[in-house]
Amino acid sequence: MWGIWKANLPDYDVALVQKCRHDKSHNFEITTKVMRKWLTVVKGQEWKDIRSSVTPAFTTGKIKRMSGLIKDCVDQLCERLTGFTETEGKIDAKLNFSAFTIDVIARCAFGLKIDSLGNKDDPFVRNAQLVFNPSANKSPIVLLPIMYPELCAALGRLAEHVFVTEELKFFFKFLENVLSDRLQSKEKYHDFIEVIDESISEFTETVNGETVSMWSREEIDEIIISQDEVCHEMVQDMPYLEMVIQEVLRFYPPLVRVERQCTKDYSYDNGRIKIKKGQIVTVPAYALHHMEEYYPNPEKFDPERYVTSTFNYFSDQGIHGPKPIPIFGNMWGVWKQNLPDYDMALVKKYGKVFGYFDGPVPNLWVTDVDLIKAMYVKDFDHFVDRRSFEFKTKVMRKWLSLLKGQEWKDIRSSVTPAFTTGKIKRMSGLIKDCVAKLCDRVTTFTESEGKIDAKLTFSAFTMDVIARCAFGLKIDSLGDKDDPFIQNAQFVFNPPTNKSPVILLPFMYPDLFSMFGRFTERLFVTKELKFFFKLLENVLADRLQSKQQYHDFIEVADEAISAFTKVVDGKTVPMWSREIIDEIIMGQSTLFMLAGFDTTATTLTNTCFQLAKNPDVQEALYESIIAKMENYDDVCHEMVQDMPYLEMVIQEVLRFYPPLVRIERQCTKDYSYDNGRIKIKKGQIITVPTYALHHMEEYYPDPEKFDPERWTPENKAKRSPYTYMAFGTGPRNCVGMRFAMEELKIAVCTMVQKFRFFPVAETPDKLHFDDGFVTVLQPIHAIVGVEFRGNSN
Ligand code: HEM
Repeated sequence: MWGIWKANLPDYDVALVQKCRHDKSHNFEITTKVMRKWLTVVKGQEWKDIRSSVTPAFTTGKIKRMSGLIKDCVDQLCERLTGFTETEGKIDAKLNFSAFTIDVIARCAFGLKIDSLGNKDDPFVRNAQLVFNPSANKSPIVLLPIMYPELCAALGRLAEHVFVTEELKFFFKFLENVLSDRLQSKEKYHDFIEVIDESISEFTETVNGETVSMWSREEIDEIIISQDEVCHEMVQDMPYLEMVIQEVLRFYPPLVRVERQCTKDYSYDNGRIKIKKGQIVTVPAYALHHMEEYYPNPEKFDPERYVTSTFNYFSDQGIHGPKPIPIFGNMWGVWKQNLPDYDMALVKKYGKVFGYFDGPVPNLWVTDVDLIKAMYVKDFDHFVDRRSFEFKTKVMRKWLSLLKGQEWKDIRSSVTPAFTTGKIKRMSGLIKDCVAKLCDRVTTFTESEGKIDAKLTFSAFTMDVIARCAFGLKIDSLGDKDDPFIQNAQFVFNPPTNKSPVILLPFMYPDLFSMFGRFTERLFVTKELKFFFKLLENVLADRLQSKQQYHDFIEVADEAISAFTKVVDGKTVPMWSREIIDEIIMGQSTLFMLAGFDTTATTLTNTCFQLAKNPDVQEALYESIIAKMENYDDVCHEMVQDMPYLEMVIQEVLRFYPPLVRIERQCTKDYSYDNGRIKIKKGQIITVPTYALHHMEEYYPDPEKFDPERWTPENKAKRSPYTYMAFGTGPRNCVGMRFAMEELKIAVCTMVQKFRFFPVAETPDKLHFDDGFVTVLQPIHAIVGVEFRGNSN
């Protein structure tokens, strides 16, 4: 052992095992009360008895009771980490997780609520830091009890003084007090003292031949355990979490060596190995875990060692696809790709149906129109949901796009009537006001630079429409940048594209993501988003006291949702209370902004670009507008409904550039297609890569040509309707489609009537979209020239 106190133990052991040696060591008796009953120290029969009596304290039922206490500490940890995300953006992992484990120990072993990092002056914290976090002992003295246990035993209490420090005694005294308090109290603590007390008592009853029923305990457990957020049941049901932790423990076993002392002479393998009573047997756990023979490529961190991987899910069915890699599946590098190009290349290579893996999650990619029809429409009841994470935050938890099953069906049915033609017509006047403002602004550009940054201009316009239609507010996004609505909206709805792999985590590991519950929600529910929740709350409260008509979404949604009923005991009654109705309205109004802002602004930008690049189309559209103006005084709802060429142009823009590049469903009941040729299990994801679908030569000959003629009734009839998915399809398609089309048509029609768009030096040949894992296509450098037509009304 010479020099071992300054060796690096893991390296030392690995080298030793490689050389096939073994070493010899310790155990010495401890006499101090409390410590002498330590399970790690007692021997022989005494160890057997205490171990048997203590074991039931670690049954699943008992651990489940302590799980709530652990969760409290995890919440505290998450709060602290959130603080760091907002300040330094990094953590000292050892310091933070040491503090966390001390909190857990205090809570579970002593029934004490502390905050180790927050309150360093707490005597528990001060003593715990010293006892549980000692600096590594690098002096040879530490080896004495290991090399000469008898000597230490002979020195007895004198030697123990080295270990039984004042800090450790603090805990002995502390526990004595806790135990005497407990004797006088009836309170339930669900901590380790309580469960160990019970299990030791139960053990005595068993010795006396009495049968102990677990049922009452289980019933109590059920009452104690809250199913909310991360809970015992959930983490028990998360194989990947277990795999990751197992791999960390394999890679770095915290106890580098595990020992036994021989208590009776022993012979192994016909006497090849003889072990005498008193001899020590050591398993160098670190070295064992790093042996190539047991763990191929042992220096690689690979949680997949512990699974039968999901990666044969598709190959077992004869469905091919790109080869997945551990952890990332097929998503490695996707965060820095250009999604349209990436998706088109995949479809080109693997065809109309292939298997893909989002991390370990199987995802069937489909561009086969029959299969799309089957899954999105005909057998929709097997594919009701989208992949989503449950939000607990009020307002967001009622977002239609995230809801599942029956709750989605109810809220969707209640909201749909807010988007009927009649209701949209009522909102049409508000859109027109915003378009008038947009035209004023574009006019100033025709007089100054003669060009516009289309994305910026139309983002400001759609924000005005949302403020007006979803919140009943009149703002001017480009004119008044200090307006708090605009400042917050810019941040919430126009965030920079996320190009880090972190963006993929919720897609690959939705369970892990949901597990961190409110913590991860905090990443989304920023103070800017909260601004809108508060704003809506105030608007709703004002509305209750007012009789005014607003013709906005809040008003029509309120009417539609309040009119939704159910039948109870033969009587028709409102489906929800006023409070829930308000929450649903707030949910849909905020979602309205998220779903309607970027999609519409991007589509207007793309339209402007294509019109500039295709002057013949622009002129044909202009002629059709002028012709219609003979029947109408001004651009209005009725007029745009009556303009087939306008519709054809917008449809071709949405074919060329569908703002949502992929559309997903999650299988909600096992599904079999084509006599079992394709089997889809509950929970599996299916994806239609919309952009790639819209650019398939088979469905759209010469797909890179911008050609509104594809949308004449005759040409449309030649194609399956499932070749076009800009607004999705089936019962869960875009609920805001009519509103979006109204807004697009009124804006395009009014602008083309007044202005001419044309390419300038900065206009790119081909419109480029930002790289990264975007949800909505982000056009870049969409600069186009603009001039006033002047001669029209
Ligand atoms: C050009 C504009 C828009 C496009 C291209 C678009 C596209 C889409 C697509 C592709 C989906 C998914 C459909 C599916 O899964 O089958 C969707 C869902 C949705 N859209 Fe839109 N959208 C647009 C504008 C809007 C507007 C203005 C609103 C709100 C007024 C809106 C509200 C929604 C909602 C709430 C959902 C989720 C529906 C559900 O889960 O039941 N969208 N949209």
